[in-house]
Amino acid sequence: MSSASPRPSRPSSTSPASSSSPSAAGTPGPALLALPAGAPDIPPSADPLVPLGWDESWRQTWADLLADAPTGAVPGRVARSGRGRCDVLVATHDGAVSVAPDDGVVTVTAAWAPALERAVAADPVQVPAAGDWVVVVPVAGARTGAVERVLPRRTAVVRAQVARGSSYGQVLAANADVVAVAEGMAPDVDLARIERLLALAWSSGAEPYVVLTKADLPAEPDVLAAEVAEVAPGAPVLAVSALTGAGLEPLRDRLRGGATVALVGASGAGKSTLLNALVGGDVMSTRALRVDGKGRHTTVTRELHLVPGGGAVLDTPGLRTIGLAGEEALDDVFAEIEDLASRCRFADCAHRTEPGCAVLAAVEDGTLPQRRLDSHRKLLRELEHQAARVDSRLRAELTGRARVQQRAYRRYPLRP
Ligand SMILES: Nc1nc2c(ncn2[C@@H]2O[C@H](COP(=O)(O)OP(=O)(O)OP(=O)(O)O)[C@@H](O)[C@H]2O)c(=O)[nH]1
Ligand SMILES: [Zn+2]
Repeated sequence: MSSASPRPSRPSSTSPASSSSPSAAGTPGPALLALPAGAPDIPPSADPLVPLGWDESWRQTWADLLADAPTGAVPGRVARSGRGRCDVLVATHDGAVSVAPDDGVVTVTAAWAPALERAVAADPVQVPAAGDWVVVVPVAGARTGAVERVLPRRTAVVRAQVARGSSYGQVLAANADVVAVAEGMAPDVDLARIERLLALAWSSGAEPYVVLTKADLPAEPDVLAAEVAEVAPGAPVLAVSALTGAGLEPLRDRLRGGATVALVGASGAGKSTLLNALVGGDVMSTRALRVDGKGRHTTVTRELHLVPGGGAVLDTPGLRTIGLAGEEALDDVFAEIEDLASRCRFADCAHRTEPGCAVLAAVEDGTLPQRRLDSHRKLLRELEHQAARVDSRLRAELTGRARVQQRAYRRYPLRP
């Protein structure tokens, strides 16, 4: 039933809790787990959270938090998030969670603790998102618990939302190492859409990739991929086929290293199919599905899926409209225009009518496609418009310049 359930094939690295824990399976109860107040003493190599992306730096963050965390608190990674609760993957080490452990990781459905409710009320960006690492207190034997707070994110795919007159950021995917912009090679490749999604990817702070799906369909996928590479400076461009498995190796490599790959793309871009190819199996058939009016399956939830060989894939719904924010990302998406602009005669050149404009000169001599300049202008206009509506705090989050104020966490403030 759960697509984020523990990976099927990884050998157990810890002793099954049900055989050793006094709070064994079959005895669900309200008692909180009594874990020692220090970080569990597990060698990193044996920590079942490592293939999920838990590393030395997260470990350090955790150690800094732990002294103020409630008894029984363990780190967990959010697989699915809903209003007021989320599914969190936690390690079963130390008999922490005793229901049906198999490979060292188990899913706990955790309700927001009051501290988290307060944090979210103060700042909607604090809503736990798929991919977040959180402080969770599991209930022994029950696969339930309380999620206390979200660990500061390393990266975030954030969509700017406007509701009831005010703007806020909605985190679509947290702590991805790679944000893969998925675009189908057939029926046609939409360069402007790739550029738009690359802006989202760059502003997340993760490594942007372009994954051209359905590479088995066009006659000359390599020519198409080269065309796309022209509009994706700084981002690897992969031509992949989920049907044949061709081209997937670079992504598989990253996953084996424990990386988290987030997929963003339009509806129909092939994200679910790609996810299935990477995760191995038909993960979308059992959940996260909706049959819409036309009888088509469409992804509706954001979800973290574990990959059997290590790593995780974050799925996002087909994005029809994305409120972009973070103008800075455009400098990366249109790196060659930025480069040209530095050679314009006027520092504040708008590349429209100014004399000595290196950008217009490049369009003139054919080295910069007019389409590319138009696309840049369009996104810039949109971002400027958006910037007027998005508050400065959100922009700070988007550009990674500042940590979100965590005032709501008075109970156990994060130490710098
Ligand atoms: N030939 C071919 N078809 C593919 C490939 N990948 C996906 N498709 C097809 O493209 C269509 C859309 O794929 P999905 O994986 O459902 O697309 P999606 O991005 O998940 O769409 P949403 O769930 O709406 O966001 C399906 O009919 C797939 O069978 C591929 O590598 N080759
Ligand atoms: Zn200019």
